Amino acid sequence: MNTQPIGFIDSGVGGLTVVKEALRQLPNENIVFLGDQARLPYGPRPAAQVRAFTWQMVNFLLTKKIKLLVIACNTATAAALDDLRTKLTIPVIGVIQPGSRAALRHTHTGHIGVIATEGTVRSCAYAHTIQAKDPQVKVTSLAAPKFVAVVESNEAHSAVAKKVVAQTLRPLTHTDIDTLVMGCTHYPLLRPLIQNVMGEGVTLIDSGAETVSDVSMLLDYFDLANTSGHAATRTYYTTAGAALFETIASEWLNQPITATHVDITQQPQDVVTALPTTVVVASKNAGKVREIGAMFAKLGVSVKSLSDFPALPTVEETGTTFEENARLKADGYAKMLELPVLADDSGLQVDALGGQPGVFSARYAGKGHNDAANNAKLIAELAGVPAAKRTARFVSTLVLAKPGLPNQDLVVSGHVDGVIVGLPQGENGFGYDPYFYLPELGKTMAQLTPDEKNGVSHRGNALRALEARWGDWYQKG
Ligand SMILES: O=c1nc[nH]c2c1ncn2[C@H]1C[C@H](O)[C@@H](COP(=O)(O)OP(=O)(O)OP(=O)(O)O)O1
Ligand SMILES: [Mg+2]
Repeated sequence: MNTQPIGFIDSGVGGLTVVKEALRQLPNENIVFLGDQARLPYGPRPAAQVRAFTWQMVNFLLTKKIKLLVIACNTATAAALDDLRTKLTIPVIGVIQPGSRAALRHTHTGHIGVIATEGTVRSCAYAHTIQAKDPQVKVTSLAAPKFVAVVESNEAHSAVAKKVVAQTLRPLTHTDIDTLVMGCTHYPLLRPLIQNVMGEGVTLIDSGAETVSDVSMLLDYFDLANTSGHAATRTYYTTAGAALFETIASEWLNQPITATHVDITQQPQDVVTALPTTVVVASKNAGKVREIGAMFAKLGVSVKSLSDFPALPTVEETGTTFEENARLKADGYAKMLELPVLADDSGLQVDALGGQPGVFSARYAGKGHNDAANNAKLIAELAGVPAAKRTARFVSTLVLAKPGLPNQDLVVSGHVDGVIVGLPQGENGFGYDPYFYLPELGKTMAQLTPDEKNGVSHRGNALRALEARWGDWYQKG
């Protein structure tokens, strides 16, 4: 059971013919509909553009947490269904398969007509789908581009509509077609006119009803149906003005409909890659890994470290700046592991020592990691320096690297100011923490809880900068 809404997309109001069926067949389901009326019609556009626009609609609906997507538009189904199915993790249903199936069920003469937009006709999607199921069946397709404009301008009942329909369908009237697919979701709004021209002997196929039967089956199959018993909500969005949409929708759905205008032009034109669920922190320093891991855990991302990959060779820190060293580590390990890698290069800059130990903080007292020796040297170097002159700062530069994209690293930094005290205080943290005093808190870094340290530290500040930027960065690459 799942109470999230089902998403419906179309270039305009045509998709409402599918929604109408959904309201009938699936009264308990929450529904979100989006019509891209501002960029209508889709029919004459190149397939690549239709696909890009469709992704923008989909990315908008994904923000509404849809559990299943119905492409209630034939042109978009022809151009984007395969791409959407490959890249989305929710079920995606188009209108062409169901419409084709229904047509095959109804034909006796073995000759099916299809009226659709130029894009759908050009794609041959109906002919391919129908003939894949039954190669004996003949398919005659006809583009009826003017129908969309008639419906969208709310002219479906006018004399103009009658004339346009009669003229457009003329080539089909003297054939042995006994079944005509309305291969555009706008066309059922012209159904009486189409039926009148084609005569009673021709069965009109509205793929909406058939599509919603498929939706119903999938909801059961994936256990996604809404059985909560709460009144279902229906939300309608249009990329154009709401007024005309509301007029057409209210009449077609036989109930007062309110719609909301939305701008989707800033939405991504392709799948939005999910953020990674695991990041490797390229560090051998357990203290750093712990701090970074705690912040990432809050984002739902788990952290591995170099201790999970014991056989890896060590990347040497041969740079002269934090950034250079962090890049060396991130790029080096990302290349070896072929995973997203985050490296931190950090250190202590003491003003009275001209910024030392700086990038040499880890090896201040000589090669190898030895916090006690480093601290002893620091205190010896500062002997005799008065308290007021013992100002210092911790600096952390973080570099996030994606394998295969060496020159696109995300780089952020953070710092925190403090004072070096002569006597160590506190048991938490690592490295120089017991000597790094924060005047505003009246404590050394080692006297803070892990959360408190992340709240004020150089690394915490850098991680917050990273958090703000990494979503966009990750999706660009
Ligand atoms: O929050 C901190 N609290 C206390 N000391 C700190 C901190 N952050 C950096 N530091 C000092 C100690 C460390 O030894 C050196 C970083 O050197 P740095 O090369 O970036 O790290 P590292 O060699 O310990 O581990 P790795 O390179 O494997 O990430 O600066
Ligand atoms: Mg190091």
